[in-house]
Amino acid sequence: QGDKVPRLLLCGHTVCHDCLTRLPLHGRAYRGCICIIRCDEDETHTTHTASMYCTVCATHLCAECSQLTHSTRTLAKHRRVPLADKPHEKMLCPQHQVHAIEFVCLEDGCQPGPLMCCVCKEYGKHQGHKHAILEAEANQIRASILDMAHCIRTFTEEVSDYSRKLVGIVQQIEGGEQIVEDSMGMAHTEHVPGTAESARSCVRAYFADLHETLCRQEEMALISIVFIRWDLQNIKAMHICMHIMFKDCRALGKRGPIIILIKLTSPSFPQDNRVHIGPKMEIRVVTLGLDGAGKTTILFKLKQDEFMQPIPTIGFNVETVEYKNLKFTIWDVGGKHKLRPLWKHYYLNTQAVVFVIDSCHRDRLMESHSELAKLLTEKELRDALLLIFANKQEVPGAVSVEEMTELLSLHKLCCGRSWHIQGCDARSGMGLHEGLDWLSRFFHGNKMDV
Ligand SMILES: Nc1nc2c(ncn2[C@@H]2O[C@H](COP(=O)(O)OP(=O)(O)OP(=O)(O)O)[C@@H](O)[C@H]2O)c(=O)[nH]1
Ligand SMILES: [Mg+2]
Repeated sequence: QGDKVPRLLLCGHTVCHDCLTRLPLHGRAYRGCICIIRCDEDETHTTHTASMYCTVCATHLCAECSQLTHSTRTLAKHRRVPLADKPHEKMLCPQHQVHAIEFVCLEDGCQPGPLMCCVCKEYGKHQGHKHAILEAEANQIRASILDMAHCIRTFTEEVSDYSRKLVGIVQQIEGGEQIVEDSMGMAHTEHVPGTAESARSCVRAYFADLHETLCRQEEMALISIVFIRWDLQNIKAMHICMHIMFKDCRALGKRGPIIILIKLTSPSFPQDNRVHIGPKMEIRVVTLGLDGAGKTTILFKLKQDEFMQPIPTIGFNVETVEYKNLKFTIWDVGGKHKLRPLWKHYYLNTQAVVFVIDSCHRDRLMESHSELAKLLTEKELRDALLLIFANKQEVPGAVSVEEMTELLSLHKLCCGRSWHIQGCDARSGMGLHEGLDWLSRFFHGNKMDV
């Protein structure tokens, strides 16, 4: 019962059902053992084992019966082959069971059942259809399968090649154990750091530094608020005293000197709503201009008084520069074409625009002109001073200040606003302080007018 039920095979072996289902169907063992074929002439006799096949009678014969049955003149002509060379039996047509399937129909509509015999082809459902010989079609399919197998093998080799390379790259990035030889020639494993690890430590160091700087700036900002409050309270107290004195002096008819004192001790509230106490006034400046004009070079030169080869600015740089009792906070914004739409975010409360032009690039003057013209229409920059630096003046053939004024029609373009053009060389610093002088003259003048 069940899987263990014994089965008797033709060869005489007894095998249980379970083992029988696990026997290989096409192995040597099967052919050599189970597939012993009896002679068709004498099936009862166990010694008659077929060794030949008559292709005409389609019978299996042992050597003895082959000799006996095919000894007549006609039968002796029958082709008999060893059993191993017996031709495959052809599949019979399910419609016409005496005919073998020999053709394959190539019509699209017949693809679900394309096999046919000669009757199907000539008179049956495939009559008049395009067709091919089954064997030829099978050979073609076999060849294409071999081709595909070859492609798959090549592809697999390529994939393993890539995967080997990837493993190498991953190891390079992530690092790992590597066998290295020491000075004595002894091999030992060593941990080699990957590029990701060093990149990570660079990022960590950078942000630690940034964090420290921000903390310092936060502390300074908090301290300065305390000072400002303290100053304001003192000034307020002084102011009240002055008013009391003023009342007393008025009674005595001496107003003039007291009014000056009150003005001097009054805090000024300029457009940026920042309190400017004491002699230092803070000015917000934005440096604009085409890429490569020299904005960052100017900023670094003013800040550190030394030439540093800059890299193109992607965001912005900001520095404070103290000059003649003025404290300029200078915002240097990248001038690349795709960054120019971001300029507008720096306009609010800007008191002066420094527009830098590369004097040795004549072919970009019109581009500078159009950017400057756009700036001058901005509402937020309506009251800002305009200082134009004609930079790189030391380069032979550079456009002079006069020629630039002419070429850019500056008198017309900047009509109605406070502007000044200054030739300069940001590398040596020539002309930069003259530009700041013009700004400071203006702001000092303004302060006196408060
Ligand atoms: N000969 C000469 N070269 C200068 C001068 N000023 C700047 N340069 C060079 O011009 C190039 C561009 O300078 P940057 O300061 O980066 O220009 P930028 O206006 O900040 O450019 P972006 O950041 O791209 O907007 C650099 O190679 C500078 O060394 C100058 O006065 N004379
Ligand atoms: Mg720059």
